[in-house]
Amino acid sequence: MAIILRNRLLTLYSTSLLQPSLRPSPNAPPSSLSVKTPPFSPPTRHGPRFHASASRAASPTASDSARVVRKVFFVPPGVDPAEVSEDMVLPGSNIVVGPYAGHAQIKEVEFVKSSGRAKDCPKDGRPEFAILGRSNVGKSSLINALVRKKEVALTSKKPGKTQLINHFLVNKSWYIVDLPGYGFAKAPGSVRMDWSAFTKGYFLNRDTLVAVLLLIDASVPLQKIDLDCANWLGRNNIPLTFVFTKCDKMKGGKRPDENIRSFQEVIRENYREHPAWIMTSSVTGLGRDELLLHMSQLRNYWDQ
Ligand SMILES: Nc1nc2c(ncn2[C@@H]2O[C@H](COP(=O)(O)OP(=O)(O)OP(=O)(O)O)[C@@H](O)[C@H]2O)c(=O)[nH]1
Ligand SMILES: [Mg+2]
Repeated sequence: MAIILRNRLLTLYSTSLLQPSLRPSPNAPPSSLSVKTPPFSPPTRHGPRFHASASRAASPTASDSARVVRKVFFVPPGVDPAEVSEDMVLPGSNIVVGPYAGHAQIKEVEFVKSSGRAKDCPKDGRPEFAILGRSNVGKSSLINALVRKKEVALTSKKPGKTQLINHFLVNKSWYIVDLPGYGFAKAPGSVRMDWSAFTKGYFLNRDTLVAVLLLIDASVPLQKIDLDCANWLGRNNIPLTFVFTKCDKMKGGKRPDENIRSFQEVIRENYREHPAWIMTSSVTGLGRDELLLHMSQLRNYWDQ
């Protein structure tokens, strides 16, 4: 399986792949935030398609044992959770690569349209991935990194740049959707979800939605509004993958891997099965090829 995984990654565009130093540290302090939401199963649109499997790294040595992180893997269709081992997991993630992974390269991308309401979105039935997250988390930058074009999606230092649902058609067969950010113009400390009606309308009515990529800024400590968003998606059975952004950045002395670990500790309490997560940076390209491979296995399974 390790060889298959390596070959699949090699068929993608070449970028630097591994950043093992960014793996979550087991010694991060616990989160100061707690969430009162009752646990729920991971969201799936068509029933229980994906499994989670708790596993330890294979045969850790005595000196390793203190550093071993208990990881809950995301196990895709076609993989027996009992057969999962570390070498099947994409670097910098908890995502197991299964038989549906493939055709991950992006050969062409074109902007199709901006829509103000879900019912104005393209109706051609092609599968799509929605890019969601707080304003300024790096949604448009991630899209540019995925498609390897600087200005496909407009980015800005100022939050609130993207205000509409923007559809980008990839390889004439599937969509990446850039969404407005949430949390813009909210007072710090405010914890209420405040999505505009059209964004909610989109999530609840979009049959072609394969998964939401929920972007979480790894350069800042855990934000309650991100947890609220994850919980809202979970309660509404919308499949999601956590994509940690800005993993190249350090702010206020807190390392991205510590922030990620804090976030996961809280998520673990809320989900019976841990959703997929992956670390990325639009600056260094970290996680790009791995994320595309993950998206391919979700898409190919959805397609069949
Ligand atoms: N260091 C670093 N900066 C990033 C990364 N991704 C995005 N940024 C910066 O973060 C800022 C916001 O990026 P955008 O991609 O416009 O964020 P957005 O989520 O699309 O923002 P809205 O459209 O306003 O919701 C820009 O200044 C980016 O250059 C990253 O991986 N690392
Ligand atoms: Mg944007």
